[in-house]
Amino acid sequence: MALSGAHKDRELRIHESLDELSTDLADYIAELSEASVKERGVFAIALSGGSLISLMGKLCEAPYNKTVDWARWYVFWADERVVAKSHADSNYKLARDGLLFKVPIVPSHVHSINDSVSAEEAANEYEFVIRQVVKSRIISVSDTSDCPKFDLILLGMGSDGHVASLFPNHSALEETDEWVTFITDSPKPPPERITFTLPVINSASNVVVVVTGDSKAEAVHLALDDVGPDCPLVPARMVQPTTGKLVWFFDKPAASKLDGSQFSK
Ligand SMILES: O=C(O)[C@H](O)[C@@H](O)[C@H](O)[C@H](O)COP(=O)(O)O
Repeated sequence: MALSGAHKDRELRIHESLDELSTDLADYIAELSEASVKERGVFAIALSGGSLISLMGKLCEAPYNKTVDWARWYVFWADERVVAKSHADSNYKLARDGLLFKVPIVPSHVHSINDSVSAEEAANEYEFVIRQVVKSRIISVSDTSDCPKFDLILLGMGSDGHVASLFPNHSALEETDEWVTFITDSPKPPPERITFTLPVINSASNVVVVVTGDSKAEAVHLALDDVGPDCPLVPARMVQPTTGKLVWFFDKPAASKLDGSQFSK
């Protein structure tokens, strides 16, 4: 790792290359999985779309393909595009083809959205599914709210600072009653999406944000540095787990505009 720094309640890991980042990310997810299976007997993980899935690719290779307790994984999506599961835009398809099909995850443990209803219905149904899984204790409950406490929520970030399908200045950012909400006007296509709300993201035991490429550098700066009230408030800045741990994984270009003073060699 090039640099790493812990600041307030978050850890920032900056990597020399995408290869190094992928290895560290696979190691970290495998560690969290092991700890959660030891403590709770299961690992409830929520994925996002985008480049994240290919950056998780090393989990399908040795040693992780054999050492991770895949049978104990329960898989959800922090956000999903409301398209058919066979559609190239589907986050489910992306994860299925890039990860889930390549490891022995139990198919009934994979909870994706209903793709044959409206975005609003898909969000409501998905929240209902998550409520049932919480009832069965496969997902824990937050100590500080009634929200689900996922063992790990994995996020990417767009160059506008969006995370999951929570976009800048969108009313979905203010949703506090629902666990899962929907949007029909996503600035990043496709327009119809469902997304975990901020209270759910911030109730997780662990949140990981994976960001690569220099097109994200400004948003990284806005999300993490002490920029002051005149700068735009990017959604990624609102990712602040209440009691959970937050770790950001970067390559060097994505971290190039970060205030260097928070790092140590
Ligand atoms: O479904 C989606 O669009 C994602 O969940 C979204 O939040 C993604 O993670 C970011 O846009 C980053 O995507 P990239 O890593 O591909 O830039």
